[in-house]
Amino acid sequence: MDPPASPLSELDARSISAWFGDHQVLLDVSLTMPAGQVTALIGPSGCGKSTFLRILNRMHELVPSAALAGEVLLDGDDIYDAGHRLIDARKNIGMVFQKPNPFPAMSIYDNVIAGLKLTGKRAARDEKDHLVETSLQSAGLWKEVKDRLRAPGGGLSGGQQQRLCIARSLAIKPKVLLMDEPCSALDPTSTRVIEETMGELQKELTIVIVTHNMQQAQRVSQQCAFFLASQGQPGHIVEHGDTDAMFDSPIDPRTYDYVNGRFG
Ligand SMILES: Nc1ncnc2c1ncn2[C@@H]1O[C@H](COP(=O)(O)OP(=O)(O)OP(=O)(O)O)[C@@H](O)[C@H]1O
Repeated sequence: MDPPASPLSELDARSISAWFGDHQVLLDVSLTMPAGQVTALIGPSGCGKSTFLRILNRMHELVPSAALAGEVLLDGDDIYDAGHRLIDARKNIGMVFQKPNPFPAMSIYDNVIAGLKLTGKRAARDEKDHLVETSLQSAGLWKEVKDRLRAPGGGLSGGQQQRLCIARSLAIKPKVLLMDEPCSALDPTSTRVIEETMGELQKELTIVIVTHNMQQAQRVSQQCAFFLASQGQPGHIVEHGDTDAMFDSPIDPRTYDYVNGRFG
């Protein structure tokens, strides 16, 4: 595996508030997502976890009615600064979605390098071959597909498709990988493979995952943040910190109830 191009990166969200039209969905959310760690975002449906995640790589602004306040610092640099291009935020901060979304008719090989084409980067053939191999290895898929790289991505199983999407994100060499419920459409075996892959990936990059699965949050993350939007109020963080402490000895009784499955 190639060594990381740069030291691992920290993502720091400061005083994030977000709206869809008049509807405020996040209020003053601050969270540091440490370099080389997995941070899990947990909380009941509708409390703004996915919105927060989309703010972290400037996808929120694609929604016409969306607005936001606050800063997202990648290694101390605000990705929303006027001098920064949207494309740079997307390159540095990759995203994997709930439903695997490879280009189904495109080959496995071309799926992996699809992001390169989008960013306009040119690469020689052997450079692409190397990138495809290392990205698929990092995503834990290489052994399963190395003899059928020209087969369509849509022919893979759901779990393999999700790992293909991870490989596609990795090929752009992001510093941070955002994962929005990446295993919710997968069976337990595929879920376990993705979780193991995350453990390897965090040696190379910083990961933020939204999950509804408390066991998964405990298995994969070192940091955890509990979001809540109580009684029509905007979503906010009730408590965050070390994952073991959040599950074993949470400070707020609402965190205790949530991680023990008592509501939400
Ligand atoms: N594109 C949108 N337009 C308008 N409102 C939206 C949009 N996306 C999300 N919302 C609203 O923002 C709030 C937060 O939604 P969000 O999807 O971020 O929550 P979540 O915690 O990720 O929920 P879930 O766990 O169900 O995915 C909800 O009230 C939702 O209805």
